[in-house]
Amino acid sequence: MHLDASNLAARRGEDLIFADVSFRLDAGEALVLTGKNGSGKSTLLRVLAGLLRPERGTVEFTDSRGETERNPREVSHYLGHRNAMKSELTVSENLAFWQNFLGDVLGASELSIEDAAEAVGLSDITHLPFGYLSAGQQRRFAFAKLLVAYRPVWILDEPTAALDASADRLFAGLIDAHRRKGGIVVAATHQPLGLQSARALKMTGFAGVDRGVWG
Ligand SMILES: Nc1ncnc2c1ncn2[C@@H]1O[C@H](COP(=O)(O)OP(=O)(O)OP(=O)(O)O)[C@@H](O)[C@H]1O
Repeated sequence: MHLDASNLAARRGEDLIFADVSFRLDAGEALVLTGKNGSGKSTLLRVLAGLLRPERGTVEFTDSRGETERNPREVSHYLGHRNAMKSELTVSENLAFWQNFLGDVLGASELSIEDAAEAVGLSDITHLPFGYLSAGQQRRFAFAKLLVAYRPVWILDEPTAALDASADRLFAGLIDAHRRKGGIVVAATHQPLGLQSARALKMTGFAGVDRGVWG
């Protein structure tokens, strides 16, 4: 799998948030987006995930057979600021929903709900309603969603917000394991994720935008 971002520009409301962002990620690579609040990290992630149309430029996912027209929803997981879980459903019910909804598009291996819960260190509380859990426990289960349906590209917005140090290390280990199997990761963060040999892209917000982009 390859991810090619080419000359991307994006706008929110009336404002151009960034322009001329290009990068290519090959299997196993990670890109960490840094930059101050409002600099456009979440906006870029939403463009990559196909949730926001770029003002200019293209995002292309190319699979191992060289097929370039892969839909972002088929090849990527997007973990946003919100956890996208129903408070009144149990953890198991939430994860079962996502497993069915996302489906096994690529025919690749995925974890059972029990194994995914164990992978995030919380195998004994999957029977509880999601809304009962602490903020850190909820974030861990939001991450478990990435494990119950296989997607080669993980797009992560502040994945370690609300996490303790042990969960930070756990997430870094899961991300590294995903990369070792050929996965690609793009993550926005304010704190070091501890990823091995990750590339970095510093978002600069308005300050970095060339007015000429409107041309
Ligand atoms: N729906 C919207 N309409 C108008 N402006 C928006 C909208 N969403 C975001 N913005 C603006 O776009 C800019 C970039 O926001 P974005 O969320 O991408 O930044 P960020 O780098 O992820 O910030 P943070 O570190 O605070 O999460 C901000 O100035 C924000 O106010």
